[in-house]
Amino acid sequence: MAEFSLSDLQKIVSDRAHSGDPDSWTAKLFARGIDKAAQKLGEEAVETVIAAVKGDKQGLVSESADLIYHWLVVLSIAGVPLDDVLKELEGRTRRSGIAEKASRPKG
Ligand SMILES: N=c1c2ncn([C@@H]3O[C@H](COP(=O)(O)OP(=O)(O)OP(=O)(O)O)[C@@H](O)[C@H]3O)c2ncn1[C@@H]1O[C@H](COP(=O)(O)O)[C@@H](O)[C@H]1O
Repeated sequence: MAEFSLSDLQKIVSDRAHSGDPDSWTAKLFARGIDKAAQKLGEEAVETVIAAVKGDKQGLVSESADLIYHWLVVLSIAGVPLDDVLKELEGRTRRSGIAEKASRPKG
């Protein structure tokens, strides 16, 4: 299991966004705004789909990483906390009862 979470990456995105570092891609995306960041997110989504349908597992790993990073940038520029998305997913899981079923002892 990787010792790196979406929250870790989200913190890095927040820090780098306003770093003023001319080499920071994150800072560049923030400076260019939501349209450019959303465009990049769309491109990475398409590249992820292409890797998936080609059966390119290593490409799928790499494109998924690009996709998730750009998704977090878009959330951050839009002012939507990652936690809101996680809570939405948590709520859906609760409503479906899947979490309870998975934790119930079998037999
Ligand atoms: N995970 C990523 C990440 N994934 C992809 N990218 C960048 O996303 C960019 C997109 O690449 P593309 O080839 O699609 O785009 P491009 O041709 O460079 O740009 P355009 O011509 O489309 O404008 C590249 O510059 C990648 O380096 C990322 N940049 C940063 N991170 C994370 O953010 C952290 C901070 O990065 P900086 O902000 O650059 O310091 C890093 O340590 C990483 O953890």
